[in-house]
Amino acid sequence: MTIFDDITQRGMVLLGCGKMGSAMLAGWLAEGLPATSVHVIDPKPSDWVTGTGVHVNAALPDAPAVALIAVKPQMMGDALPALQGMGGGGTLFISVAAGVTIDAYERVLGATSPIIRAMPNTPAAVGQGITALVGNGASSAAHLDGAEALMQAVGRVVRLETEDQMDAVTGVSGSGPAYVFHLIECLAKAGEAQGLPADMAMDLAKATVAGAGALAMQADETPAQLRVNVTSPNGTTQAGLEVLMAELPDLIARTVAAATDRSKELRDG
Ligand SMILES: NC(=O)C1=CN([C@@H]2O[C@H](COP(=O)(O)OP(=O)(O)OC[C@H]3O[C@@H](n4cnc5c(N)ncnc54)[C@H](O)[C@@H]3O)[C@@H](O)[C@H]2O)C=CC1
Ligand SMILES: O=C(O)[C@@H]1CCC=N1
Repeated sequence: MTIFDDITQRGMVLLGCGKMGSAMLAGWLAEGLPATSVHVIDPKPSDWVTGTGVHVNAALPDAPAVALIAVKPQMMGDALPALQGMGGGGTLFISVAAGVTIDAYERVLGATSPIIRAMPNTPAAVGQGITALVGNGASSAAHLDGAEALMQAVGRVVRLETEDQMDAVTGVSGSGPAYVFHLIECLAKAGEAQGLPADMAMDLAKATVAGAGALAMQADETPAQLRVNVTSPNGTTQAGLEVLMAELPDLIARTVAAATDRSKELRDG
């Protein structure tokens, strides 16, 4: 039986359905998960969530196949007790919260409950996410395979060797879409500054980032070689890169370090 069959039969509880919960839910519904198998707990559900046909703040199944935790780390103390008492029937707990450790979940849900930490990102909404997974001692190979299948429905999955790696993953791919969106904003603004109409500059910026991302994923060459392929000797790209490469490596290193450090700070609290 697949994890989707199991969820269809026993249900899934989604604790918190804001931006990340909704991104995953949109991806799963698009993949054919029946809305009626999903039970959202959220004090402020969006109109979109309510309109999907999922159960919202209604009676919960006793032993859902999956209970997925997608509240902010700061809300965890208030929210998590709603899941206490679940799990006797083999519920798999999956949390996408930044910084909150497996140990913290085990203290509330019990160390014998299978608990998997996952770090997805919002491109899951269009099936283009990437998620890193790591499980607790009670997570069997089947539990990890189930979580992987669930997250693969909305993108790719990597498995971590240690939970410690989750902070750096959060700094790179969890937060990463925001860095790329900001790059798009900057590229569009720069195009405007060079005389392009705003709409056209934004269109060019979005298509360039999307196209370069697709090429980087599909090409046999490394991103470094793909960069060289654009760069004619003494041409326009070289002139641009001389400015960018003087600043960007250090800027990105500091950006990812700051996000990783913040993930460490969020631990248990
Ligand atoms: N937004 C992103 O790109 C990503 C977020 N995450 C993680 O996902 C989690 C949620 O983040 P977002 O969706 O961005 O935040 P959000 O603020 O959009 O969503 C959180 C939701 O939790 C609800 N909530 C608050 N108290 C609650 C309670 N007691 N019980 C149930 N629901 C409650 C809120 O009403 C809200 O809809 C965070 O832990 C974050 O670290 C992980 C990867 C990426
Ligand atoms: O900003 C945050 O804390 C969350 C975790 C990764 C992306 N958003």
